[in-house]
Amino acid sequence: MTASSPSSLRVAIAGASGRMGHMLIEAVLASGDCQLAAALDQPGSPGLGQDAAAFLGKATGVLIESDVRTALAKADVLIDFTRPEGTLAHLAVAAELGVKLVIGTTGFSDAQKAEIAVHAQKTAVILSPNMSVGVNVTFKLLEMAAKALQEGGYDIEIIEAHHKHKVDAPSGTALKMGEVIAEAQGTQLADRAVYERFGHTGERKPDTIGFATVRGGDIVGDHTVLFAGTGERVEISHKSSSRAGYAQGSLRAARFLAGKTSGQFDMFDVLSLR
Ligand SMILES: NC(=O)C1=CN([C@@H]2O[C@H](COP(=O)(O)OP(=O)(O)OC[C@H]3O[C@@H](n4cnc5c(N)ncnc54)[C@H](OP(=O)(O)O)[C@@H]3O)[C@@H](O)[C@H]2O)C=CC1
Ligand SMILES: O=C(O)C1=N[C@H](C(=O)O)C[C@H](O)C1
Repeated sequence: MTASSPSSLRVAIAGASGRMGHMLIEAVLASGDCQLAAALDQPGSPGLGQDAAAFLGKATGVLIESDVRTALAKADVLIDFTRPEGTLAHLAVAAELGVKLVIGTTGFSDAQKAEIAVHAQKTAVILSPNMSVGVNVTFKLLEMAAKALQEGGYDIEIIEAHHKHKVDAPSGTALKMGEVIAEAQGTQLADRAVYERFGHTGERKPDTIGFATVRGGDIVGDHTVLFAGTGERVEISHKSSSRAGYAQGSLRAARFLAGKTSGQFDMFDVLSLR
């Protein structure tokens, strides 16, 4: 929906020319209850000045712009799938203007996550490394498996695969899986994570959580958690074959935020999975 109606949610999209930016613009236009209010790309981006839906062969009248303040003044909520430094710059302005933020960006440091929490005291924020319903249900399955398999010497390995353009590793989803498992077992991921193995590593240390990263081609996003015991293995997998689920989840998150003024939430809140 592009024309305003009194009840439609005014959604701005950051990273409008990106892989997720395109999916999100398409989803907003098809939604029926949201309107595309603004589209942002960073200064110097080749898409600036073009219609935000030009990639669909459509004209919405919403041109891609780089001025964050002007764009956010037109919106109720910003959906941001960019890079950590971009998201934080957008969030600082959003918090000032009272615009809500759905953050899909991954790769934040602990210090950057703390910055998000501070801004969430002024505006409502959803931060989730994976907006798909299936992945969030997988987090719950992992919580149960991690508790049930805590005794008995099950070694835990998290394997993820993504397209060749992805810039952060392990994926935000894989890290969240590690956190969910560690917390379900009453521990901290930082004390158990092994991110690299090379050369004479020695035997696997018990209680560690290993990560393996694959990058190639156009893989949208695969995650498998392996609980390797003696005489048996349990594997819990999720595979995305399209980015549409991330976009639909983001719109659900944006609708959830419409009723909030401040605070930090995640997809467990949106999907009532807590
Ligand atoms: N939570 C979830 O469900 C999902 C999360 N993601 C995450 O979303 C992010 C984006 O993924 P994807 O769409 O594939 O990436 P792309 O590289 O395709 O798109 C990124 C977009 O952000 C823009 N951008 C880059 N740096 C900045 C900056 N500093 N300030 C403002 N804009 C910037 C890019 O502009 P330019 O082209 O000019 O560089 C581009 O438009 C990643 O962190 C990814 O891990 C992805 C899918 C699902
Ligand atoms: O960069 C991607 O593509 C994805 N990133 C997210 C992550 O890092 O977990 C979510 C999804 O796996 C796709």
